[in-house]
Amino acid sequence: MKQEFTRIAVKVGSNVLARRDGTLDVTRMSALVDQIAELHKSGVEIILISSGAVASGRSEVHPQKKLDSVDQRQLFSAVGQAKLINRYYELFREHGITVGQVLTTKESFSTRRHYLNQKNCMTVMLENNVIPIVNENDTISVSELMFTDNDELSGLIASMMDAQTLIILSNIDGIYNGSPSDPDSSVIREIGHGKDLSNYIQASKSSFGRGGMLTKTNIARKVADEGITVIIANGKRDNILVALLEHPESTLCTRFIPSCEPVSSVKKWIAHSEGFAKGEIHINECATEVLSSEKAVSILPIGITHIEGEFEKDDIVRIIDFQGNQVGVGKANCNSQQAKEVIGKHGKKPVVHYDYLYIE
Ligand SMILES: Nc1ncnc2c1ncn2[C@@H]1O[C@H](COP(=O)(O)OP(=O)(O)O)[C@@H](O)[C@H]1O
Ligand SMILES: N[C@@H](CCC(=O)OP(=O)(O)O)C(=O)O
Repeated sequence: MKQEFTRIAVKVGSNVLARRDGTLDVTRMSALVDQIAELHKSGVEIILISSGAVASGRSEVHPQKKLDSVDQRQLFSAVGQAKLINRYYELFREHGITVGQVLTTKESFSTRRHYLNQKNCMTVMLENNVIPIVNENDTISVSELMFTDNDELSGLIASMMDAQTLIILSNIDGIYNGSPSDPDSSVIREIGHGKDLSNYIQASKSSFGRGGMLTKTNIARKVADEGITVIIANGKRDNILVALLEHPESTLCTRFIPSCEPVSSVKKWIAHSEGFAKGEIHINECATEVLSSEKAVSILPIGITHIEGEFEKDDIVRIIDFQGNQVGVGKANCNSQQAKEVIGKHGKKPVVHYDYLYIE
C-alpha cells in the first residue's frame, strides 16, 4: 500500500448502509469494515463517521400510531444507533480492532472549549489504537440544532482532527457534470479551487439521505480550502477504500484539490462555526477589496459601516461585504456595543483580528 496518508476520515452515508427496504445492509458494512481494518493494520489512523442510525432503526420498530418527523427520528435513531454500533463492534472485533462510539451534537462544537474537548476525546482514542465511530446524536439534535447532515459533521471532524483526506462514501461514483441518470453525463474527476458546481447539482437526494449532493459539494470545497483532500466515491463498490488509496489515478471518484495554504487550528474552528454567529459586521467597499487580496488583514473600525445583532467579546460574527454578501466569519475582539462606538474611527484596535478571521 502507498503509505501516503497517516490519518484519514471516512464518512459512510445512510444510503451505503441501507438496503432498498431500509434495513441495514450488513454485508456492505462487513465489506467496509474489512477495508478499514486493512488500512488500520497498515498504519493509517482512521476516524469513521457513520450514518445509518435512523435507517437501521426504521425496520426494528413499528409505531402503533402515526409519528411526526421529529418523533420518528428520535425513536428510530435511539433503537438504530444501538444496533449499528453493536454490529460495528462485532465486525471490528473479528479483526482484533477496538472501536468506540462518539455521539455528538452541533452544540458540542459551539465554543472553543467544547471543540477542544471533542478533539481531545478522539485524539486519546487514536493514541490508544481505538477507531472512533462518530455520528450525530439524533435523539437530542432537533431543528436548528441539527447538522445539515453527516457530510457537515464529517467536514468538521476531518478539519478538527487534521486528517489529510476526507473520503465521503455515498451511493454514487462522484459528482456528475449533469443529471446522474443522463447517459451523456460523466463524473468530474478533479475539482480545483473556485469552480462553481451549482449548475450540475440536482436537488434530488437518495432515498435515505438528508442533505443531498449540494451540501456534500459545499462542505468538500470548504474542507479542501483548509488543505485537506476530499474524495467523493461510491461506497457500494467493492474494495473502494483500498482502491482509492492504492490506485488513486484509476479509481473512479471526484477529488477536490486541497489548498496549499496552511490554516491554523483556531481558524478551522471558526470556519465551521458559522451556525453559532451572534451578529454581523458590515464592511465598506475598500475593506472588502483589501480582505479579498492576499494580504493578512484584520477588520478595523475604519472599514465598518454598521453592526447588526448583539454579541459579546469572543462570540462568532459574520462578516458582510458592501453588497450584502457574507465573505467570512470571525471571533469578535469586543462586544457589539463597543464595536458600534468605534465605527468609522481611525487608529482603533481591530474588531476582528486577522488570527481569528476566516475568509471564505
Ligand atoms: N451532479 C450530481 N452528481 C451526483 N449526484 C447527484 C448530483 N446531483 C444530485 N445528486 C444526488 O445526490 C445523491 C447523494 O446525496 P445523499 O442523498 O445526501 O447521499 P448520502 O446519504 O450518501 O449522504 C445521489 O444519490 C444523487 O441522486
Ligand atoms: N445521523 C443520521 C444521519 C443522517 C444523514 O444526514 O445521513 P447522510 O445523508 O448519510 O449524510 C443517522 O445516523 O441516521
